[in-house]
Amino acid sequence: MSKKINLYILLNPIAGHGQSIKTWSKFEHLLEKEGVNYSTEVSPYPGAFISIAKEYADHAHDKDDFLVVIGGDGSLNDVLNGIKLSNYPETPIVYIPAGSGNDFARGAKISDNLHQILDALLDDPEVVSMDCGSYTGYDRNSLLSKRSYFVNNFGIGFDAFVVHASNRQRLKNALNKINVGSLIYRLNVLGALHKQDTFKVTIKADGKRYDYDNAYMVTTTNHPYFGGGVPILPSANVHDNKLSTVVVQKPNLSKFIHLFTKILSDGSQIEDPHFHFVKADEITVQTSKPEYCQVDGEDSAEKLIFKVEFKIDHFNLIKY
Ligand SMILES: Nc1ncnc2c1ncn2[C@@H]1O[C@H](COP(=O)(O)OP(=O)(O)OP(=O)(O)O)[C@@H](O)[C@H]1O
Repeated sequence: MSKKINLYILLNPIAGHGQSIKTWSKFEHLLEKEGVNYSTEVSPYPGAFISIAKEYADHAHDKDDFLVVIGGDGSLNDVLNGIKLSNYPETPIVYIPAGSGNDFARGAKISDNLHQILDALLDDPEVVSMDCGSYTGYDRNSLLSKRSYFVNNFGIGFDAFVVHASNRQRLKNALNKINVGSLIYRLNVLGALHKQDTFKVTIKADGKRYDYDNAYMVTTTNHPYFGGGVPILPSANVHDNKLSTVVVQKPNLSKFIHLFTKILSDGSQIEDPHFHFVKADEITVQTSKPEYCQVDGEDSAEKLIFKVEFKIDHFNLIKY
């Protein structure tokens, strides 16, 4: 006879263009079959998981109670930020990846096998500490003044431009319904390659200062991936207690295409003279002119000039 567990399930119905709902109906079927106690909260609006997760984690829970998130990177980000605001920021998360990009699951090697997840919960699951990034910053409009957290990356420049354009696409939701949402993303990559300007950036880490002109993309990352599986920095690792900031400079067009081909193919960009990175537990990034930023796939609605202080942080995840 399995032990008694209680699951508090947070479902983002729009994650993965509805993939999350399919995942949930399969998981619900398994829970019913095993007679597991559960309750479900469907996210009513963007960002709702922040207050919902905070409220859950404001109270101590039994070790057989589990907070389960079904969704993509944005859903996990919202839950992490809610838990970090709560009285019990060490509350562990059970994460079932069901988004479109699932970069955190890819970077942290988290399986989406529902049988495996339930078996682990019914056994005595191990809690593992995972790296995440924390950031606070100064910008004209104080949008970054409150310390917040990311599981994947905080990008300024090209990746943020693509995310901004894709999230704002008026047709996006309609197109997602007929499964061409990823086409929009690719078209926006091409558009951003052309439209993204360059800027100056200063990076400070481990007592050293690095100044770059012509920066095109400045991404502080917790693991190798961004943009739904693009390995921007293959050596980044969710267990090394470090964050990495990558700076890609824009050379002339042919060198630039060559550099992007390397990023998309074999990871050899790290030897390119226009690709730079620092790895540290605290990193400051300062930019010279207004640019978009993206945090775990959600963009700043407006362009900002940044001075952002990043610090490595951690959260608890149930291992399965
Ligand atoms: N009811 C809702 N309606 C619209 N958006 C919502 C709702 N609930 C949550 N959201 C927002 O949906 C956004 C996207 O969710 P999520 O990132 O989980 O899915 P995804 O974009 O498909 O996956 P990935 O980020 O892995 O590509 C989140 O930022 C979240 O705040």
